[in-house]
Amino acid sequence: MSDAAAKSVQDERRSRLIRNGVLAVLALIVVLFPLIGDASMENTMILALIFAIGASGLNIITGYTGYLSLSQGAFLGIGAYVAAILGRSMPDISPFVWMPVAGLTAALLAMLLGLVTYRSRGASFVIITIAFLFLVQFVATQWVPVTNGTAGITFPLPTWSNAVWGNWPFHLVLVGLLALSILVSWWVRRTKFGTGLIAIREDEGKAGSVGINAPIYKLLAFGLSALFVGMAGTVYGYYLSFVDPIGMFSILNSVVIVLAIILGGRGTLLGPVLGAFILVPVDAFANNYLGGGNIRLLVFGGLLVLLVVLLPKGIIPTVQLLLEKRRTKGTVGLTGSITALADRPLPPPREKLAPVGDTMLLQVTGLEKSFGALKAVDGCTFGVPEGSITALIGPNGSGKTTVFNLISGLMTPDAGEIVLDGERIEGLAPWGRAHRGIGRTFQMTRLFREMTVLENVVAPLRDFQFRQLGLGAVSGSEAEKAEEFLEFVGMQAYRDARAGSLSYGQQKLVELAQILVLDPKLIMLDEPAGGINPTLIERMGGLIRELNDQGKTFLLVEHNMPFVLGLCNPVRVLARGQVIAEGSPAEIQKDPLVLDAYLGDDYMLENRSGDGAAAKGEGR
Ligand SMILES: Nc1ncnc2c1ncn2[C@@H]1O[C@H](COP(=O)(O)OP(=O)(O)OP(=O)(O)O)[C@@H](O)[C@H]1O
Repeated sequence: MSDAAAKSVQDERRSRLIRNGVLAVLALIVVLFPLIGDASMENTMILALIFAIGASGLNIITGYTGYLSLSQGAFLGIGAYVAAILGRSMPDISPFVWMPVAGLTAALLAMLLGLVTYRSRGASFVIITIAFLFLVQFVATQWVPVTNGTAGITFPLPTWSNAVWGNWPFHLVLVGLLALSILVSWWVRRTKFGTGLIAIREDEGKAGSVGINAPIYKLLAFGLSALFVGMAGTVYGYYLSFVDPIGMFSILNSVVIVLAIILGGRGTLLGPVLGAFILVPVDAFANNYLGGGNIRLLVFGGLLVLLVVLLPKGIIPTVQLLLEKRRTKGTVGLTGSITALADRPLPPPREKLAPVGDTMLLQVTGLEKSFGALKAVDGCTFGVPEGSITALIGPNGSGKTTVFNLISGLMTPDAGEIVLDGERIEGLAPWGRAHRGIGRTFQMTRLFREMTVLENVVAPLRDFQFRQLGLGAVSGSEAEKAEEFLEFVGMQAYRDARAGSLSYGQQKLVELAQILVLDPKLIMLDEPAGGINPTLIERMGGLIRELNDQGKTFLLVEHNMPFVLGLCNPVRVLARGQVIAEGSPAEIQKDPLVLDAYLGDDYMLENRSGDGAAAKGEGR
């Protein structure tokens, strides 16, 4: 190990030791807090714990998965109401006993909300979550026989001696719940489930195309995010000794929880907890010393503006960034991917392009897709022979990427059939098509930018099983394959780099390695040679040829004609959403329809059924 590497390992160990030490001291302070004996501070601590549990749970859906929800306060209230309602009919049983029921009810309702919001994102998703909060409040107000309406429900008084135990039982149960919530959050981040959630946050469409079944992941994330806050709701209601619709379903509770996540750092393990421990005391201060009421709203509004301007990433990510800057000051980043690639010999160029077989791995028939009045794909029909490197070429705007989107499932065709290896797939979701053996790259690379290169390459899933969700993020056969394919494309040295920090060409190589992990039957590359330097273009061609020699079938869209003509056979030519010519590179180069589509004013295409068809025949 070099001196620099040894120092870096030592630095890493030291900072881990300091971090764990600080965490242990803080945990001890939190656990022993009631010893200070100040009732007001104790109350603030209990509220901080409740909101920290809410924020830590919400972090799973908002921080990891990227869905900003304002309904977390509703699940706190639901937890309190479940215990209050059950406690009313069974007053001899301690309300603490109802915690698991409250947690599960909140989780199930959260999953229901997840189902309803299945197709919404961004602003519409946020609005639905606010509507959900108001709906639950409405039900609590109107369902009088069960909830006692606006009069609310009183909890039984604690059975323990207040003089001896005070609020210790509330405090300790909440500390336990917070510890559990953090533990689950930590576990999620380390599993394939967590990697899937982050992939969804980064790019949901892309996540689907690499086999991640987003609806199931999101549903589970919704459930998990509400589980502990539902339990904390029971403690909250019991602690207040009373629940009513106004107090329990106040939108301010949800706002504080969301603010805690933003302040501490979205998607970090401890950021949301830290945020809650800062915000709740600020709220208490505004309430006690600034007059409460609307002043609190002013304080939170002002805080939100300050946060967005000064700390957009939140406290923990900002501190991490500063430490990282200090650690890497004066050092240079990794370079030399081209050198690493050049170390691998190119496969010998072929004498002639591979002959085309008769068996079609992919057959597209009569595909149509319109965007408003524009018919982007108009009765497109072509096949991709098994074992071939087939090119789909055509002028800008001729519909190539749309055809790719239709085949890979990112768009739904208006009409037409897509058959892969004998199976109709046009009705399948993108992950279903990835599981059937379609792997695709994108014209503008779409890696999960915040993940490392290795995490990116390990993320694809060839099938879906519940048990695989709990496996380590970088484990199993995918991890081995990922290392192997990174080596294959020459990007092994970058395995721990953040994908967003790579150059465009490097990202293209990583995206190729990423889809290879799917072990696809059909590899679809959208402009593999676009925007990269000549050396890399040559390497990319070499890699494709090598994979093709191993039996992989390719369909590629490309504008670089020498690249296409030297690599692909057959070639399909698209113009105005239709295949206007097909054949070997030699045939295509002589086809007047093709020449016209690229160079002319399309007059032959207009007259295709008449002179145009004749012209096509003559050109061969
Ligand atoms: N999501 C969309 N909404 C509206 N119009 C779209 C959409 N996607 C594509 N189009 C339109 O459909 C037509 C075909 O676009 P497409 O991107 O498929 O062409 P292309 O052949 O891949 O072009 P290029 O070679 O420039 O990438 C274009 O006119 C484009 O503007």
